[in-house]
Amino acid sequence: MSNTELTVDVLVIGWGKAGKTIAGRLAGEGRKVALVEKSPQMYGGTCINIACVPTKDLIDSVSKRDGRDPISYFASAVADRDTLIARLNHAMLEDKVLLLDGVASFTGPHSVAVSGGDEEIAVHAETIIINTGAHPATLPIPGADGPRVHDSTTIQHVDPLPSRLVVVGGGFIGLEFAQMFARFGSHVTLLEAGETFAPALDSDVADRVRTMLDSEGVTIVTDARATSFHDTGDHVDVVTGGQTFTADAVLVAAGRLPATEDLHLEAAGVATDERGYITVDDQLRTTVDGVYAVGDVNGGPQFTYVSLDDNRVLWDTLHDGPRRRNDRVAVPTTTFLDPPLSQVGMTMRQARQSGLNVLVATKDVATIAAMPRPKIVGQTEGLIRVLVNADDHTILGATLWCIDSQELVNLVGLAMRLGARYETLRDGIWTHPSSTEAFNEVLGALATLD
Ligand SMILES: Cc1cc2nc3c(=O)[nH]c(=O)nc-3n(C[C@H](O)[C@H](O)[C@H](O)COP(=O)(O)OP(=O)(O)OC[C@H]3O[C@@H](n4cnc5c(N)ncnc54)[C@H](O)[C@@H]3O)c2cc1C
Ligand SMILES: NC(=O)c1ccc[n+]([C@@H]2O[C@H](COP(=O)([O-])OP(=O)(O)OC[C@H]3O[C@@H](n4cnc5c(N)ncnc54)[C@H](O)[C@@H]3O)[C@@H](O)[C@H]2O)c1
Repeated sequence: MSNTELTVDVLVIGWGKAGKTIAGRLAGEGRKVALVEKSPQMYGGTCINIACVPTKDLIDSVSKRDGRDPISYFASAVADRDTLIARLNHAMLEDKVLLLDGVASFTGPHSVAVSGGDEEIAVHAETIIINTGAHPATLPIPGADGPRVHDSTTIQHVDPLPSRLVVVGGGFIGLEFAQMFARFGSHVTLLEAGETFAPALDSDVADRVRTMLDSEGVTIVTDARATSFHDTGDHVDVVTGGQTFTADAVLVAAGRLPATEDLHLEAAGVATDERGYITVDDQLRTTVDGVYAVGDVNGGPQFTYVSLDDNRVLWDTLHDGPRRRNDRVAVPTTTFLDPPLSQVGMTMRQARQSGLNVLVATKDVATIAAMPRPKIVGQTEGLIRVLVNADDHTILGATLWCIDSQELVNLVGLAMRLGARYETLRDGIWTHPSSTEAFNEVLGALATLD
């Protein structure tokens, strides 16, 4: 093994969204920056290689299947996905940032060993930014390492398309993959350990989403915690407390855990919380001076756009700027079902519990005359709900389950952050035919929330 010493101003560990962005920015102001990534298949990070982008590409492909043979269509969709990702996955850092291939492990508070192949580089940096992301939680149950048990990465290349797929977990990943595989042609059973399906949603919305998925061939079973997998050599039996489900493949989508196992955080004195995430303050400072943690690994919401915002917060931390993590207001989410299901701020249940005087408007998408776009594109499923503070007319939250909701929710989030009165959306001049027009009509139907 050959050893090399390297001193830089800034070392970024992991090619995640926040890390690659701030690496480029810090290099741009003249700092000597190195970025270490442990896998050449992950240049550019999780989002573009194995997560947001490839999964939404597969979701887009399945929307165009149009009755074609499931197995060959799935295979061609996966090939298209691979072509797209191969085109995407080189971020333009090469000119500005020293890229190191290898696994990073702390050897002290400001020193990191980067090992790859026969080489080990000892890197010293006053500023170290940890951006190692998260990985799928494996279930501590018998058979979890069986050949037909997949995580969200390996299931994207399952071969052939499983005739019967069991999805374990009814969160973001479980829902998106369940509908996608049902549309590719699999019989899908989704097992959710909790008693309630999609508990973060208002129950009427959750019921409607469940009914839609059921009508597409996704059987949802709640109160069904997977306790073991038995591979028979021909198929796999998924056992819950009370039932057995037979499948050709299983997707485990039971959350994601921090990727800290290689880092030897104890050598630096970087503390983690009880769940294993790196402890950070409002400015993303860890327990060690000059060491910061950004993205999924710091225990914040696990979204690419939150990781991107961590880059902004950290930039301000390093430049005495004002941005803080806790200043975030109205951070929206979208589950990429068809139609997409987006949420920002309060649900109706939370609004009831808030003690505020609340107005609510809910309309089925199919009944919104001012919004012809769903009818034009042939997707009239869903509903729009907006909650308003009756006293000052500010917007408290929205559930948007409709075509284009991944865009609409950003507009509502912006209105909330600006403290806009709901009339701004109700009386806005919106292009036609667009989905935004729905606000003209839906917000004209506000009534007191009982
Ligand atoms: C299937 C799926 C779909 C998703 N869809 C969406 C979506 O639609 N929208 C959305 O906003 N979010 C989505 N997410 C979540 C999103 O992908 C993550 O929140 C985001 O990618 C996290 O980025 P990050 O900055 O934390 O780091 P990552 O992008 O995870 O990067 C971390 C990098 O660090 C490397 N690394 C780890 N340990 C070491 C080490 N010791 N040394 C060197 N390198 C190391 C890893 O190889 C990796 O490349 C999805 C996630 C999954 C799994
Ligand atoms: N569209 C998006 O923005 C998007 C898409 C995919 C993933 N993500 C991110 O990735 C994260 C991880 O997604 P996820 O779906 O794995 O996690 P999740 O936390 O969203 O959902 C996990 C679900 O699995 C259930 N579960 C856990 N153990 C189980 C068991 N043994 N049997 C049955 N059910 C079990 C949990 O009750 C929970 O409902 C998300 O929280 C999200 O932040 C975002």
